[in-house]
Amino acid sequence: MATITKEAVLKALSYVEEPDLGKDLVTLNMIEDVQIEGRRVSFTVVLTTPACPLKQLIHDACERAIHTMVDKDAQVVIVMTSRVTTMRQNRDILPGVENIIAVASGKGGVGKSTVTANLAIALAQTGARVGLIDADISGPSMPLMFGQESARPHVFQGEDGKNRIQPIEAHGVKLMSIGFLAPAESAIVWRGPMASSALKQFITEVDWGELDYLLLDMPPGTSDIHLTMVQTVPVTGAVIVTTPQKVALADAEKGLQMFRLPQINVPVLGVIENMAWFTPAELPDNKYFLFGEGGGRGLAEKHEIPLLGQIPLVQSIRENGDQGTPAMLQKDSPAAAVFGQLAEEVARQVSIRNAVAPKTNIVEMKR
Ligand SMILES: Nc1ncnc2c1ncn2[C@@H]1O[C@H](COP(=O)(O)OP(=O)(O)OP(=O)(O)O)[C@@H](O)[C@H]1O
Repeated sequence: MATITKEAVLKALSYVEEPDLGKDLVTLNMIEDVQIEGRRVSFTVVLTTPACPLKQLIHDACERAIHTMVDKDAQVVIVMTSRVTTMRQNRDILPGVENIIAVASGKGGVGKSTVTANLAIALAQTGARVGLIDADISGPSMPLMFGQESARPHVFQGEDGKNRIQPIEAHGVKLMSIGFLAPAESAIVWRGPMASSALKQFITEVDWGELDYLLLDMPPGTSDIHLTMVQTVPVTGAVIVTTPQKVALADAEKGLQMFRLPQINVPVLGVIENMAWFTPAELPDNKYFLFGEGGGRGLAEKHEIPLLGQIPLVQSIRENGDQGTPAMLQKDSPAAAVFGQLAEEVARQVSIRNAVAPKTNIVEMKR
């Protein structure tokens, strides 16, 4: 029986392709720590995200490659791990943050905050380090959704003598909301410049530490706040939340086009269709298309971007949100499964974007 060599193992693995990135695992530097002891072959596959939906597929392809090209009787031990990819280079701001994802909608009330909260928790549950900035000055709902309405972030002095703000941590996510600065029932109206400067503080003065994904829950529509955000941070990509309803779709399209303006130029990672259909708890297999059918898919197809997920309208999603325990926390529920899949799809598109698209810079605007 021929001796198994490291070269033979790497050669076999160089035939295994990462389907999304279109290159083989060896070229992508995804194989580490190859060890051979007799007929036992072990190595580590470093995925681009812990939320990789192709984890099992890649694992099985590696095993097959060793059995067909190296030794059909080899004992193959594969450790699947991840190192989240990034395109960020000059890190004057948010130095420990790998990817920044803006969640936007055209119209208000389409469930953008609900989707963002569950997406953040779902990503964190895969093992990713996740932060969330609630930039929705029109109605900051994250304190309520995370059950943190009375929380007030702690301010401390950093090593440089400057004040730093400690984000609130809930359900595995680091959180900052404009709602923490003023109680929900107060009559403060966040005017543009005041809101912009508060949001800038969230980016420059909050002690975010190291994060794989920082989600930005944007206000609905297109506004100065959107400009502030893209001017302050290099956004990796945007996702657009819409319902299938015509009026929502028309506004979502405007939102999408805003990110594509040459002076903004943030890649749109895809569309999330919320309230895609209604499913009553007692008839879990029934779908009622209350707001029309296929609108999110149509929008995605028109703009040649992925449909990242379809979230049904389910009473428990609203109830869980109102109780401060988002649906994603209800293990084994159908809603949690849907948000889990959504997280995988968003993480996957971030990895693809990092592998193929040009860098996004902070937008410089002349005003
Ligand atoms: N898939 C869903 N199923 C059931 N209820 C939902 C779903 N998505 C959102 N909701 C409910 O719809 C209402 C609006 O949702 P949410 O506050 O997330 O919208 P939004 O787009 O962030 O609103 P705004 O832009 O005005 O802040 C909330 O009561 C929420 O619980």
